[in-house]
Amino acid sequence: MTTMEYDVIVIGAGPVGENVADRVVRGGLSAAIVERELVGGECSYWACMPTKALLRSASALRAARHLPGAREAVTGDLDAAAVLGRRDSFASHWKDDGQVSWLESAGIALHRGQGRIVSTRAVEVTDADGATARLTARHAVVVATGSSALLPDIPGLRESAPWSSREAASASSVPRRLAIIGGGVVAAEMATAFAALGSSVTVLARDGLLPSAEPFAGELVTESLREAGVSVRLGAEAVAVNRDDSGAVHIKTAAGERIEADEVLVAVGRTPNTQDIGLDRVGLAPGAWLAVDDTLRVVGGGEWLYAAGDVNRRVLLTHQGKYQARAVGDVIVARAKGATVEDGRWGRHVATADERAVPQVVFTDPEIASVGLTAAAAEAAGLRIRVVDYDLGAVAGASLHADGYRGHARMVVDEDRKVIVGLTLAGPDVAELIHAATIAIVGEVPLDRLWHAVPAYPTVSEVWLRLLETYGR
Ligand SMILES: Cc1cc2nc3c(=O)[nH]c(=O)nc-3n(C[C@H](O)[C@H](O)[C@H](O)COP(=O)(O)OP(=O)(O)OC[C@H]3O[C@@H](n4cnc5c(N)ncnc54)[C@H](O)[C@@H]3O)c2cc1C
Ligand SMILES: NC(=O)c1ccc[n+]([C@@H]2O[C@H](COP(=O)([O-])OP(=O)(O)OC[C@H]3O[C@@H](n4cnc5c(N)ncnc54)[C@H](O)[C@@H]3O)[C@@H](O)[C@H]2O)c1
Repeated sequence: MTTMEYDVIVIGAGPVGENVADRVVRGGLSAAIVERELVGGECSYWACMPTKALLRSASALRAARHLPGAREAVTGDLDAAAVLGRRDSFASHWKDDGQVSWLESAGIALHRGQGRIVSTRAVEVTDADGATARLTARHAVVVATGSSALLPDIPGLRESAPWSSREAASASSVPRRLAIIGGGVVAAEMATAFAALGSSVTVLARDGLLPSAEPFAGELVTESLREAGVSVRLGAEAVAVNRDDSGAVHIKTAAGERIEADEVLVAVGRTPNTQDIGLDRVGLAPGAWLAVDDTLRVVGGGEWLYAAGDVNRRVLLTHQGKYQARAVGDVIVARAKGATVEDGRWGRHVATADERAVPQVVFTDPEIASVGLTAAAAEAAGLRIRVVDYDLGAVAGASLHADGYRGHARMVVDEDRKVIVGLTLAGPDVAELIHAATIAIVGEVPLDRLWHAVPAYPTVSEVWLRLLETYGR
């Protein structure tokens, strides 16, 4: 067995693992990364990038159809084959050569295979041929193994060869009928994408559509999906599934309805990739999410073990995982060099924004862009809040952006501190607007000062002024 020593070993070369390794190398330490599939992880090949590529062309087409002059120039429907082809290139044709070259240029050693912790600061890597290598870390091991789609225990589901988000994101053809179990982000985005690509889509949203967003978000997306011909069944629970000999899938709901489809996508959340990474060797439970302290050290794991990204369950989003990666990479370097650890609130070595300033864009029609707390979450956190609503379509810039612009904005204000703690925008092309709100929340900019941040006329950003005017001065 080969044995090698590095300062830091990272298990998992998704966006988070790559950034941890990059950060420690930039800090002057050596790093090895262990990957069992493709360097780049879920995000690059089966999640963020391919799904957004599936959605983007339909969004551009919708935008053109809402503008007289441009509308007349649209002479055909969405070209599904061209969309799938563009998606393929955004998934790098499921090859990781580009990312491997980047690792080389960044000075990060790559070990391909399944990584397992075998003892304190030691990781064994088993490659596809069964050969093993033993890696030891002088300073730290970082678990960045991500998450996988959760398959609920519905009778017959597993045997029916359901799609997970992976099969949806990498589909090589468009099913005539697609049923979706779940009502979260994946379900909402994939219903939007496949309906536009020509599938007849049914969504079984047991807990409603986008239930953790502001309620108007789910309502607007439901309305528009229905207008696009999608059957959105709120409260419907799948209780049995089977695939018949002809290949058709039959789903029975708790209310006794029967849905027939060609494929069924299951999108009911994620499970951590910790089943087979040797957690039992260091006294932790295999299969569990890895709880971490403020500097992303694994609770109960010894001072050498860290976890970042999806696997610690703080926030299951690429940008937030990469933010954690910067903190964890830097804190490992600081500890290795005996430098000061800045672990106070908003310090360099902690991921404070994970708590209350997480931005997210759901690329549905309309787009849902949010950051911070919803009104319900703020109330549950015990804050004394005021909710300010505004019709986004009434903003001059929005009416100019598209005829019949439909949208909504909600600002949640902490009345004791007079700062914004949450903002949600629903409307076409609102994705690029949300960063202003992230800055206001992270900077804890007082409302009094925000009056001096003047949005340009006539842009959709003028919603900021309208929200302040509605709040009052
Ligand atoms: C359909 C879908 C769409 C999404 N869209 C967005 C989006 O638009 N924006 C956004 O911010 N987030 C999005 N997400 C979430 C995003 O994909 C994840 O938050 C992100 O991929 C997490 O990165 P990670 O590095 O923690 O894990 P992953 O990307 O899952 O990477 C983990 C890596 O570790 C490897 N690995 C696991 N175990 C081992 C082991 N034992 N040994 C060696 N290697 C191992 C895996 O093969 C994988 O390459 C989406 C998720 C899904 C499912
Ligand atoms: N644009 C983006 O940022 C983006 C896009 C896709 C995914 N993601 C991330 O990926 C993660 C996974 O997405 P997801 O949609 O799988 O999870 P999710 O947590 O967003 O939604 C899962 C939904 O399934 C429902 N559910 C749970 N069990 C169920 C069951 N047995 N039957 C029916 N419904 C059930 C839940 O109530 C929930 O609404 C999310 O955390 C999200 O942050 C992000």
